Amino acid sequence: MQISGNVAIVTGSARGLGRSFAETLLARGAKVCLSDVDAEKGLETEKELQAAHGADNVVFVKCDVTKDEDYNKLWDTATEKLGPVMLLVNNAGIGNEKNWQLTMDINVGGCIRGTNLALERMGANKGGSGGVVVNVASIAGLKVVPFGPVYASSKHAIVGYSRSLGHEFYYGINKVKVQCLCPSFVQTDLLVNSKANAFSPEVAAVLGKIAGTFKYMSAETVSEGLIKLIEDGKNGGCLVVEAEKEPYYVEPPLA
Ligand SMILES: NC(=O)C1=CN([C@@H]2O[C@H](COP(=O)(O)OP(=O)(O)OC[C@H]3O[C@@H](n4cnc5c(N)ncnc54)[C@H](O)[C@@H]3O)[C@@H](O)[C@H]2O)C=CC1
Ligand SMILES: CCCCCC(=O)CC\C=C/C=C/C=C/[C@@H](O)[C@@H](O)CCCC(=O)O
Repeated sequence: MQISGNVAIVTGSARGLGRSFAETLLARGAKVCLSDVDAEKGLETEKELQAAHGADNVVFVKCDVTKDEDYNKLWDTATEKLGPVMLLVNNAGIGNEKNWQLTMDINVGGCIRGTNLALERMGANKGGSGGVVVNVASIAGLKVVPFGPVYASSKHAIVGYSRSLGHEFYYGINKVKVQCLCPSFVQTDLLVNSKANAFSPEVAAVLGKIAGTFKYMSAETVSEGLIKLIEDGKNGGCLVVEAEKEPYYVEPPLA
């Protein structure tokens, strides 16, 4: 998909990777609807990005991805203020092993709610002109992650969901491409919060110790991966972005 001139929604974009995705899309000529459950931070980010990229190109709408009604309002406002939405980046996510229900509801539920809505609003079979959905999983969706089993399960679910819905069978019906992005480590609040909400003090201690050994990338490196995924346009594509490596697709058999 061409990025320039198109409208994108990025969930969880008040800070962290989501903010970087929004900035990168704006720099490539897209209009971006920011959204987040944290309205205070979201409005601050809106102000900063409007100053950098133009007031007509950025808007913030509060959306808790666990709530269908918020998603509907988000899509309506984005369309009204910026134009027809062609790209949805389901990015909002947490790492909370103690509250596993919330982790699943935000990480997996958020992607499913967002994707369902995108299919409803963009689907060629529903009167739309097609589009792209990118679900932000993680390399944790492809690996064994002893310090975050719930988080890893949520990300494995996103990979399976995105690759299955990204099957040509669905594209033939709705002309919506569904892809997923699997980054490795980036220093964001998610890492701090994951340690605070680890399964037990022992796991938190291990995570605290090994966190110093991870190879971290910048959020911008991950954002370049997002752009590659969108521009390559590989339906069902699952792109891994790791430090010190070129981004690569994983291709487990679909059948
Ligand atoms: N930081 C990392 O190393 C990696 C992060 N990821 C994924 O990237 C995504 C973004 O994570 P980060 O930027 O690192 O985290 P972050 O904690 O910096 O940002 C997450 C954003 O999501 C928002 N959010 C939380 N719950 C929400 C809800 N219910 N509804 C809407 N927004 C909500 C937060 O307010 C925050 O602005 C997540 O899905 C995460 O799992 C994937 C791989 C690596
Ligand atoms: C629970 C903490 C969440 C952290 C946010 C992420 O999604 C980051 C990725 C999480 C887990 C990754 C596991 C990877 C395991 C490996 O087998 C190996 O590839 C690790 C490479 C580490 C490095 O890049 O230095």
